[in-house]
Amino acid sequence: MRRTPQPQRDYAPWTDPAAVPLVRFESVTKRFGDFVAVDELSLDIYRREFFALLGPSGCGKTTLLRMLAGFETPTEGRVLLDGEDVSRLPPYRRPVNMMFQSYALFPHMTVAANIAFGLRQDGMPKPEIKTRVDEMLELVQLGPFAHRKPHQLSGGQRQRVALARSLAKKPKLLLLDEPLGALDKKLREKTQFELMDLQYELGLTFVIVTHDQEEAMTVSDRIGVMNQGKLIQVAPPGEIYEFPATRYVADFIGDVTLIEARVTGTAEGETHLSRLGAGADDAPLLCRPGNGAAAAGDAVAVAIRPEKVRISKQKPEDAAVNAVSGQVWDIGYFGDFSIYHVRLADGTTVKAQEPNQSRLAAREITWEDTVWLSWAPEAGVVLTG
Ligand SMILES: Nc1ncnc2c1ncn2[C@@H]1O[C@H](COP(=O)(O)OP(=O)(O)OP(=O)(O)O)[C@@H](O)[C@H]1O
Repeated sequence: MRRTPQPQRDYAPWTDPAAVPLVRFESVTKRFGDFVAVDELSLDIYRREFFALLGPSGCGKTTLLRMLAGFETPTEGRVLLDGEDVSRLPPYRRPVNMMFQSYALFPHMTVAANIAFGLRQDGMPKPEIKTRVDEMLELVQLGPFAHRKPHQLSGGQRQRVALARSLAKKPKLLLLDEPLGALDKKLREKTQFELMDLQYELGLTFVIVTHDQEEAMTVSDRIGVMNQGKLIQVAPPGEIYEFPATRYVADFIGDVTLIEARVTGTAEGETHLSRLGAGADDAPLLCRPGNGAAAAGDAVAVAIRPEKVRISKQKPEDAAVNAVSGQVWDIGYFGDFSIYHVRLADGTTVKAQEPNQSRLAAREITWEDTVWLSWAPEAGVVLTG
């Protein structure tokens, strides 16, 4: 679907204190009886942003989206759209469209009729509907399929019809609830890129709900990680991955090892730590940049991504890296890389990811080997929460 090269995205209105958000959740709480589905949540989303709400099942993502669309009313707090309080406006009075998890198309209608449906309901004149439908068909590259019925399409094509239908009214804001849930992995990846291109080309604001962290990382400008009705961290994907705010975020996004440790001192952006359960001979750990909130004596976790950990038979000579030794407990072979699970003496399992640059037969490290794991002080993040 891509037609023009997409420039490097350097769009970051959330860093500009003067930027006016398109969407503002102001201390929004939603209760269902005694159950708190969304808990005093505040969040700003900006025009032309692709925002992903990510979290485990039941954390309140869909409820938040439904409050934005107008299908639910906040119990407390306000939802603002373009500065206007829309908390109590019905869905049809909002410049918002929502594409649902089950993007049910009308089975008896053709692709074109499905796309035209909302426009007809709005009373748009026929010639204008035709022009708009053609434009949408072209956008999702389904022109030749205009007269087919949904059952004559593949899953991915149906998905694109649903997208075209949600886009037809050119909503300021499109909300997508697990839009790619029904697709297989390959098609899902392809459609992710198509979604990004569409959003970018049309200059729209997308808010997507997903529990697939890879999807959120791929498509979005910023991710909001939710747990139990609260937003735990809101940041661009790279920042969430490299600088998770809490153990929960570190563990939820990507693969990670959390090493329990105690802070022994902090100085000039460096945090010195001793690993809990470390033997008398174990070297102290060092993390950089330091976490400002950690003070000497604090119990913390050091989060390390497996791809930042090197594995070797010999102790690394470089004294500037952190090094621990253990025994290979498990090896996961993924073709292009392998993940080694290495058990330290105290039972902690540390994961190391190594690219498979040589063939299997040449692989040097195997089960039960005693190995050294090492990582740079920059690779670990000290987490207090
Ligand atoms: N109408 C309702 N009445 C009672 N409880 C509800 C209602 N809607 C949602 N809930 C509850 O609120 C919580 C949050 O639901 P929500 O659908 O927002 O979660 P989610 O994060 O979108 O989950 P999933 O990824 O499974 O869709 C859940 O525990 C759910 O059971």
